[in-house]
Amino acid sequence: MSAQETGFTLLHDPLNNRGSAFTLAQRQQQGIEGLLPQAVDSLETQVARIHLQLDTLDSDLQKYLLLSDLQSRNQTLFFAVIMSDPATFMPLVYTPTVGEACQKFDHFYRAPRGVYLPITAKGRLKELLSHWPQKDIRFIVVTDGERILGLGDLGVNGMGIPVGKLSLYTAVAGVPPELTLPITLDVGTNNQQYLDDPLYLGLRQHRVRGAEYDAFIEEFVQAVQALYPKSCLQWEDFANINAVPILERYKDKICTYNDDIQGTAAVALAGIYGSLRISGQKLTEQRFLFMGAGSAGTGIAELISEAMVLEGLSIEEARARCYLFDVNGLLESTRTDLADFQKPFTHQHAPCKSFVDAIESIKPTAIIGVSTVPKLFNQQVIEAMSRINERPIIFPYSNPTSRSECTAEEAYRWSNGKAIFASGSPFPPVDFNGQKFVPGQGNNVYIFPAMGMAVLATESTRVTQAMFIVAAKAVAEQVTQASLDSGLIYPPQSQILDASLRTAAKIAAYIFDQGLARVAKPADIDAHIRGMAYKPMYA
Ligand SMILES: NC(=O)C1=CN([C@@H]2O[C@H](COP(=O)(O)OP(=O)(O)OC[C@H]3O[C@@H](n4cnc5c(N)ncnc54)[C@H](OP(=O)(O)O)[C@@H]3O)[C@@H](O)[C@H]2O)C=CC1
Ligand SMILES: CC(=O)C(=O)O
Ligand SMILES: [Mg+2]
Repeated sequence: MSAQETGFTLLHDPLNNRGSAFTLAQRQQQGIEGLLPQAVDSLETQVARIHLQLDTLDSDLQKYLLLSDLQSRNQTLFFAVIMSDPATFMPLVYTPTVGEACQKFDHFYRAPRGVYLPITAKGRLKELLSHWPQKDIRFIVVTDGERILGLGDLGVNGMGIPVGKLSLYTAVAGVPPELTLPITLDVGTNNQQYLDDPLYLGLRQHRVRGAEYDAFIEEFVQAVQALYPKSCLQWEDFANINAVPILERYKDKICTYNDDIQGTAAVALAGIYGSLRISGQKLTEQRFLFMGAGSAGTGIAELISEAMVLEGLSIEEARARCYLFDVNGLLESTRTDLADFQKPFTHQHAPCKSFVDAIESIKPTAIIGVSTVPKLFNQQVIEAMSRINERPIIFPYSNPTSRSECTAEEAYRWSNGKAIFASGSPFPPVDFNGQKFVPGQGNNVYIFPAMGMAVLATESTRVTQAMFIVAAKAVAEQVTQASLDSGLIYPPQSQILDASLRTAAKIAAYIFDQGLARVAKPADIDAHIRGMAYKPMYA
């Protein structure tokens, strides 16, 4: 507690506020005696009170708002609540609820959190950024709000995503919250509903594109580098027309990554490794067909290809096992509408507009949905996959739940229990034919917090593709046989903190071995990471 922070302001400082847990001595010392009811609570009692309050609420959005208010009031208590039961609270602070919260962000706006950088402030971004009170920032999650989950252009309403992701850096991998900073770049929105809504909080203009946008991004990167030289910059939920070139431009210059491209790729690869433990097959024997050919689809296809190269294929042979299908059909060499980043996965094949026909022709072992469109993995699709494969891999990865390409129940029912299933947003267990199936959440939440902790512990200069393969393997090898037997191909969410710390230690070891660290290698990396991990307690 800083010396200046006495009295009333302390009760409104979320990093240092303890609310009813201030002891009598602290209350007297800080000049807040009389400003609180007499009882002195333990953190456990405070957590129990929040659980009770949440139980009285009917909707997940209301619960999200209660937790968001708590985060603005008392961060220690907020994280103690989330970390008390991650499997329950992750769907509230993250997908699916964060999607609805973003859609209605302007209507439910309460307290400011993070930094908003409007393009109208170009030339002054460093000044605006310097208004953030913390000076040692290690992780920034930044969005421009154009592709928020599968919900499209939400403009500044997308701020819920950087806030939610950074909460999970802390809750899921122990990155101290004061080292994190959520940022929204406001370059306008093309969402007419928001532009027409008097409550919309962002710039009331259409999106800026082209050279002016690129210059804005460049100024932003420079400002971040100048103010926070040890920070890692995570790009989140940009439209692919910007996401792909931004990553290309900065990945070899600064410590940065794109979670939708690389984090998603790693969690998919982890899921594939887990699936192969069930099917007993090799990675190089797989053929992948993606529904969706954007940031996530091409990112996953590329990382899977790079992982196949480690198992002996050439990169061309590996990419030839990854087929992509988008709104105009299969990506094949007669198509003239494709972007450069899609071309490595554009193969010789007859034009094909039907996904089921593509399955019959390509005979994929796995289908991965990253299309933003619900229900595309219909009964015909799942039945075709189940005819071709003994254990078809079915990953509807689009978020939130309302955008999932199919539900867990549909996948198990239509495949007659054969599907190896994981989805971007969570589904409850499914009872089918007397068997209980536990669907995994194939979400980059298994990767980005661990990546963050590894970068923090090593002060890595870069985030490389190879680090994501290390992360994928680390996640997959933690899955127990008992989990696999129930169909679960990821570590259980109840143990996600422990799983992330293990994954972080593996990534950190790799960073040290590659000479990318800016700190000396500790004797025991695992203990070093666990020692650094944030624990929700009053100091
Ligand atoms: N589970 C996880 O951890 C993650 C999940 N995701 C999810 O993946 C989804 C896609 O994200 P991202 O790749 O960044 O988005 P993009 O917009 O870059 O890609 C979407 C792709 O889907 C295609 N598409 C749209 N409609 C259809 C359709 N009816 N049939 C077939 N293809 C279609 C688009 O084609 P076209 O461009 O021609 O319109 C495009 O290729 C989102 O819902 C997101 O939430 C993303 C990251 C992580
Ligand atoms: C999970 C995630 O990053 C997305 O859906 O965009
Ligand atoms: Mg995302």
